[in-house]
Amino acid sequence: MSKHQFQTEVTQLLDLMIHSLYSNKEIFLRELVSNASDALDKLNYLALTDEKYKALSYTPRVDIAINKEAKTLTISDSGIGMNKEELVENLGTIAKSGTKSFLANLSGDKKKDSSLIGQFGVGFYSAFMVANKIDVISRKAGEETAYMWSSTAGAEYDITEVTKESHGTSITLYLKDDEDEFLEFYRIQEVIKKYSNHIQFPIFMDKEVKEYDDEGKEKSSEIKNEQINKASALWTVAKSQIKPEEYKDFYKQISHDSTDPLLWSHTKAEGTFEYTTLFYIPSTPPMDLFRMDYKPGVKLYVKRVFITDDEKELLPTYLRFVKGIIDAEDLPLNVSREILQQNRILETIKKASVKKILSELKSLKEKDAEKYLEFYKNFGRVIKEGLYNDWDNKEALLELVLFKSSKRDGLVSLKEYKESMKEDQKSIYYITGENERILRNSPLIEQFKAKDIEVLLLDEEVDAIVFPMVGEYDKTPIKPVNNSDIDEEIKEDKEKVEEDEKTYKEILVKMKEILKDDAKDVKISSRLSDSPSCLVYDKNDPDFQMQQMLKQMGQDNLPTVKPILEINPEHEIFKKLSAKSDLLELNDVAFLLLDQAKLQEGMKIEDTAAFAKRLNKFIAKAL
Ligand SMILES: Nc1ncnc2c1ncn2[C@@H]1O[C@H](COP(=O)(O)OP(=O)(O)OP(=O)(O)O)[C@@H](O)[C@H]1O
Repeated sequence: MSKHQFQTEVTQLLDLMIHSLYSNKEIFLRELVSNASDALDKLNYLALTDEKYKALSYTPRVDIAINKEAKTLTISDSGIGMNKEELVENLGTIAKSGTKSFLANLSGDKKKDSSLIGQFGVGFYSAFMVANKIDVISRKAGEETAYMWSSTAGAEYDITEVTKESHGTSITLYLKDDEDEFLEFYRIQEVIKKYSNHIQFPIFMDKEVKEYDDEGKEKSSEIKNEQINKASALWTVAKSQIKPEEYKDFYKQISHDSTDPLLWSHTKAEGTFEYTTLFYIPSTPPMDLFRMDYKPGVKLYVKRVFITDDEKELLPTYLRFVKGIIDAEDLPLNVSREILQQNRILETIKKASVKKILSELKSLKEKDAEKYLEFYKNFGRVIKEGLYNDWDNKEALLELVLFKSSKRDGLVSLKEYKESMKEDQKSIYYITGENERILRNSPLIEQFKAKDIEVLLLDEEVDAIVFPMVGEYDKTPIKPVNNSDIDEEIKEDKEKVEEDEKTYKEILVKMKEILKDDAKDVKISSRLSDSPSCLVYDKNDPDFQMQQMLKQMGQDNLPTVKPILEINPEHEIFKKLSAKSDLLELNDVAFLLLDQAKLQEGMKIEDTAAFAKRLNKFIAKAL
């Protein structure tokens, strides 16, 4: 026997499990059966594709046994099994991404923490909610030695060499005193039917069948080994035959999420290629949604044989929250990873799947705005990533994005925006920035507000990088308000601007010279009403937000892009400046106007000491 230490995260999890107050403890059975089913899937695949395993003769099945005297429940499978190293690796450590953040979220309040279990899905370890000791006896297919892993959920576990007749895994739970319900055939059958009815493999269990005479006296009693699940892959069943509850339970089985999915879409395609897809949109975001090492949610099957659940290319990255299965009829069973990634059939399935998922989301948006908002709150940011890298589906994705608006509360879609555009409005306008408050008060949208033109407020990081690339929606250009062109679009009185340019020519030329190192140009603005100045960008230049994002993405050697300073000719400062006979203070005024415009955009000013000095000079003068 050898003793091993659990990884710290496992000890923390086990402690949580053993003291759990989670009300839905029955899910432990779903987790163990799902692991058994995965183990059978893996062996089935190897038996079909790998010479080493082709000679194995075995019946894929799961067996559940109850021992009322010993108070144990045993779940066995004839799957791939684990050797000693794998027992240590799989049941002594956690590789799952998001575990650290899950554990960091624990509050110490048992009740609250227990309810997090359902969201996180802790797999095998959930069995410690009902058992205070677990023995796992496993023999890896193709190997001779079997091992027993045994733990009472302390800091250590034991591994002992044992004998086991055939390959597979057998997990025995020593149930806690108050968990007797899991010693009842009908209770186990109920849980299995609920969560595991449609795993592909049969689950068997002994049932005591009694016969009674006419007077109700027990005549005979016999133990029958019965199959207690349907063992038909749910996606192969006709849609009309599947109840909503069955769809939901299947989702829970494959996703380890205990909340119901938001929606699902089940499709059988029979064109050039034959395949079935069953996709789910979760109602809560997975913990690893924003991690590079997220676990893909879609499993690939070929003619009902499981191939992989670790292929990120099955759907585009921005649909990484989608769970489900793809079952293809026309792929060879021994597809390698490289083949998978360039396979024409899979590419066709992927394309059609993306279209299907996006159209399901669009119809949810049209039919049930409230539910869609729930979806958007969780996954909107990820959907926006699609606009950056899925050019083919740009139109469909633009139907899904929602925005804050300068004119209304809540979120607005581009369709709604367009419907309420002013008659002579040429473009859809947006502003990007760090937060909603800065955007709502930005000088850049003053004239838009005055003219009652709606501006979309984009305050998420991805916006700055995504929206400049979008270009147009339904033939209407989409433009940032800090684009130097916009002035042309919203100014009403061209003559007035020309006049102002003449009036302020001297000031403009001088300011341009003063600010030559910091601003590309100094111009008269039509977009300001209250503020004296603002910053805009040439239409081909990246704006400040975009520059920030590019830097964050590792592009350090970007050339410095200078903004254009626009000034408000109606502002008192310019009226007073132009009335002056000398322009001695213009140097300070120019820098103050540039610096305050920077601050209002959420930018930093480089020389804060000079800024303060100038400001104080003017304050002292004004007092
Ligand atoms: N019955 C089994 N047969 C073979 N391997 C198993 C079995 N049960 C568990 N394992 C191995 O132990 C690993 C850990 O199982 P666990 O249930 O904790 O997580 P998981 O199944 O990988 O993740 P999740 O449950 O979140 O999908 C599995 O990935 C698998 O490799």
